[in-house]
Amino acid sequence: MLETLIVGASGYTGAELAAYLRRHPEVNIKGLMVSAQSADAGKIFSDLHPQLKGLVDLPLQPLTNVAEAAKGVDVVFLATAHEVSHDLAPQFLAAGCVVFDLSGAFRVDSPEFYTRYYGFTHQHGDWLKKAVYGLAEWQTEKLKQAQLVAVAGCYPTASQLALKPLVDAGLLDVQQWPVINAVSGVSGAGRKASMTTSFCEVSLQPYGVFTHRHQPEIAEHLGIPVIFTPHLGNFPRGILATITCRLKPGVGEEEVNTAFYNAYHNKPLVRVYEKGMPALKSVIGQPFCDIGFAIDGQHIIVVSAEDNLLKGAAAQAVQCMNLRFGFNETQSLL
Ligand SMILES: NC(=O)C1=CN([C@@H]2O[C@H](COP(=O)(O)OP(=O)(O)OC[C@H]3O[C@@H](n4cnc5c(N)ncnc54)[C@H](OP(=O)(O)O)[C@@H]3O)[C@@H](O)[C@H]2O)C=CC1
Ligand SMILES: CC(=O)N[C@@H](CCC(=O)OP(=O)(O)O)C(=O)O
Repeated sequence: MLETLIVGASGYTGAELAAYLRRHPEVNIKGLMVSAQSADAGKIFSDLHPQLKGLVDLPLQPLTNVAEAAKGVDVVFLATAHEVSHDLAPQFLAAGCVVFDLSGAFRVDSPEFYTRYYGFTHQHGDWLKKAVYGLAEWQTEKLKQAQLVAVAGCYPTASQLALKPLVDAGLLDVQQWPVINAVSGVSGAGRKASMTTSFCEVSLQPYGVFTHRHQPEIAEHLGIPVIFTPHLGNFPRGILATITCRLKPGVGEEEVNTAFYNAYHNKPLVRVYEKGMPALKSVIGQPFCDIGFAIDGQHIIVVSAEDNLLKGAAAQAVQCMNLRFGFNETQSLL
């Protein structure tokens, strides 16, 4: 039985982690943590997240001393902001825990990237090198040895799962950079109140144009440049990415079908459509990323859909844990 901690359990992805882990037969939730200053410290988790009433009724504990909190713990999930994960992960790793970090703090092996896109100085270049990028379908072998898993970002998961089969099979004319337009629900911004995510402020709007940190995360792990434009939509959860690219001359439906089949025929959490396009309603509350595509001459449009809190965060983190410890990949997810 793995003893686990969820740090950031009052937040959206922390709550989804608790929902999965409570029904995992190989896992015990040892503690649900919030910050030392949290107004929620001492409250009962399920009073904040009543969907889990009677199922997870543990108290939210303030994280005051990492060494103390790590005692007897095998696995830690960090569902915390990037800077918080940056500080906490090395401490839990030093205490011998395996860490699954849902933030972006260890996803790209370049301290300069963090200065430029995250606005803080990265102090843990050693862990940046050792971290395994948690895009589960593509890192299965590396995950088996990982001490620190940097679970892939929500938009990067939807984008890369759609593009990687085509890139790796050499089917794209990469002179034309793939253009990724993605829309996210508001839960992507976390549970904390802010003016931009306030009910009456949200409609449908692009943001972070040419500057969003997920553009270099996607490009780095895909190995080719991309243009990425995120949009905030007025719905609670889900990401839909519409990706336009150019195929090499002579590449058609058969080659594209083969590439997707080879990539995902034995990957239970990616569903490739034979016809039609994915919709958010098919993935909300589900751990899947759904993918569809259409071809017109050399043009291809690939569409991917996921629940940002699940395949974009908590479900993928649990999937990575399952792969890391040799459990069934979809244990407690389906
Ligand atoms: N939301 C999404 O769709 C996705 C989020 N992510 C990433 O996952 C992480 C969590 O996101 P999300 O769940 O949305 O965030 P939330 O804002 O909903 O939750 C963050 C949690 O962290 C807690 N927290 C803050 N500081 C500390 C601290 N020092 N020690 C312990 N706990 C702390 C907060 O509680 P309190 O302040 O009360 O202590 C809160 O419970 C982020 O890094 C995010 O970028 C990744 C993919 C998708
Ligand atoms: C709608 C919204 O604000 N989305 C967030 C991305 C989600 C997230 O938390 O980012 P990571 O996946 O990198 O952790 C944003 O654009 O910053």
